[in-house]
Amino acid sequence: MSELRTLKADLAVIGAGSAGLSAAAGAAMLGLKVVLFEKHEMGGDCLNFGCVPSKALISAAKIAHVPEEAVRYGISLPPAVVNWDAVKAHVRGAIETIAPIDSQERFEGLGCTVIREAARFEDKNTLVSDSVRVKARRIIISTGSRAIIPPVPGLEDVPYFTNETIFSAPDFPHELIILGGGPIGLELAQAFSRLGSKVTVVEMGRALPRSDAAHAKIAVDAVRAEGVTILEGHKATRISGGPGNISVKAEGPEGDVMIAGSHILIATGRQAVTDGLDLEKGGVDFTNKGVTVSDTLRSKSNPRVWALGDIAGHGQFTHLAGWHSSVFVRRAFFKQGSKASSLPLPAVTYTSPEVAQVGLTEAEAREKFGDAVKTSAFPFHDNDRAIAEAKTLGEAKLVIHKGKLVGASIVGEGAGDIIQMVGLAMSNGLKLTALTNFISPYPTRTEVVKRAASAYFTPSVFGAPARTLVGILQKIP
Ligand SMILES: Cc1cc2nc3c(=O)[nH]c(=O)nc-3n(C[C@H](O)[C@H](O)[C@H](O)COP(=O)(O)OP(=O)(O)OC[C@H]3O[C@@H](n4cnc5c(N)ncnc54)[C@H](O)[C@@H]3O)c2cc1C
Ligand SMILES: NC(=O)c1ccc[n+]([C@@H]2O[C@H](COP(=O)([O-])OP(=O)(O)OC[C@H]3O[C@@H](n4cnc5c(N)ncnc54)[C@H](O)[C@@H]3O)[C@@H](O)[C@H]2O)c1
Repeated sequence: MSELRTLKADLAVIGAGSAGLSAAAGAAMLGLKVVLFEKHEMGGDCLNFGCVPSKALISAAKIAHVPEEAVRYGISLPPAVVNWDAVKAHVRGAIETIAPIDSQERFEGLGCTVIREAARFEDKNTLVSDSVRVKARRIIISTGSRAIIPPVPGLEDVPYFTNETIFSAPDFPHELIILGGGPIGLELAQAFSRLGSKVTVVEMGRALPRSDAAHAKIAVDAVRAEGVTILEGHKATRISGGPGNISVKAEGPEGDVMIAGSHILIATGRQAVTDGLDLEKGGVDFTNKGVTVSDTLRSKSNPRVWALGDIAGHGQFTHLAGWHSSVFVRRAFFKQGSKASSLPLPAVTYTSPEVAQVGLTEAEAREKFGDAVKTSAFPFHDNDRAIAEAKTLGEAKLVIHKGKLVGASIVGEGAGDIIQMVGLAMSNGLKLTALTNFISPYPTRTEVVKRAASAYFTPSVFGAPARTLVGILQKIP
């Protein structure tokens, strides 16, 4: 160990994914000395094996689906011919276009020392890797998460994909079984189906379990209508077969079913990456959900240490990792009091239709506030733009407690974009009336938010007291 190069740093960051990179960039731009460790790819999961390749694949799949949609508009197109190698090249192209922003060169240019090795704790304020020892005033753990491989008998003996391998699959998976019906499972089920795969999803509970139940059902039924088999309430009990020939036995409400496919993708959730970090030596408490932190994202057992992104155990989203980095920079360097939970969290599943959420779902709000919760919804089938585009599936639903917005769920085309205005209103403490008190351009899909908010006030604006008042006011010349 004595031959290790020793560095001193204001901040040492373990993991150059969405969380670690944003925090490192913020600290370096403030003139602080930053050492950044990354043992695999710069950019982490989001860039290499997550958001970017999945959204690139979804975009290719949307194009492949155009001939089927075109019929509705009186246009007939020949069926799409999918070239898997070319689709993969498109996915790689998206990654390569974004990669320079996350690159070692860019971060060295910002003044960071980038060490492409695995880091581990030596003591409470020291990290070591193969070539360096870093004594740091503050340490960020941003090591992310990886796919959980469930203990289904036989799984270890068959070849399977995870998010790390599916986007570069050598052969197109013609019959794809997907274990898990969360966002990863559903997004990729629809994408591979549209590209020509026969897809079966095996989900032990309900698909999209964290989304508003009614909205999840709308999206799940839409994916089913495109030909994907989605078996909810089915638990895989045995997996067998070999390359190109996989069988899954699943226990469902009506007994066992057998599913056959050429390939299988595991999308049964994520586990925090804490292994190899020697967290005990750093005095950092953790569980299988990640590092044990308070709402300030500081380790409860070692206040020098912060945990940001997936490893903080508060959710797994790139925008959450970005927010965590912002909380860190504000608290650590500007002594401001932001907390991880200071702002409502949005979440979007990029199926067609998209399923979007910000703040509490109706069910979560009812659990928290009881029957005082009210909802106000507006369907896309009454939205003129949706009608003109023949894409009327879905609705916007506002969740309201004592006249205050506590959440919103939207399912439909463009839901992820539309929900942002509700997030803006909630994050800035705007009143519900703010969502009615602006001119919304016609015809836009986002009008559904204004209409849902207006619907909440309709009884008071057009009710009997208002009519009486207007009657009186009419007498004034
Ligand atoms: C298929 C898929 C699709 C997704 N789609 C979306 C989406 O559309 N929108 C969204 O918001 N989120 C999405 N996510 C989630 C998003 O990718 C993660 O929330 C995000 O990447 C978390 O960032 P992070 O920095 O916490 O971790 P990561 O991005 O996982 O980065 C952690 C980094 O730490 C490194 N590391 C680990 N241990 C060490 C060590 N000891 N030393 C050095 N380096 C180490 C790893 O190699 C990795 O590069 C998706 C995820 C998947 C899997
Ligand atoms: N659009 C997005 O923002 C996006 C997209 C993909 C992933 N992500 C993030 O990544 C996280 C992980 O996604 P995910 O879909 O892997 O996990 P998830 O935890 O959201 O869903 C996993 C699903 O697998 C099911 N499951 C678990 N074990 C099973 C078994 N043995 N047999 C059958 N079903 C089983 C669970 O019931 C659950 O519904 C998400 O929660 C999200 O935070 C975000």
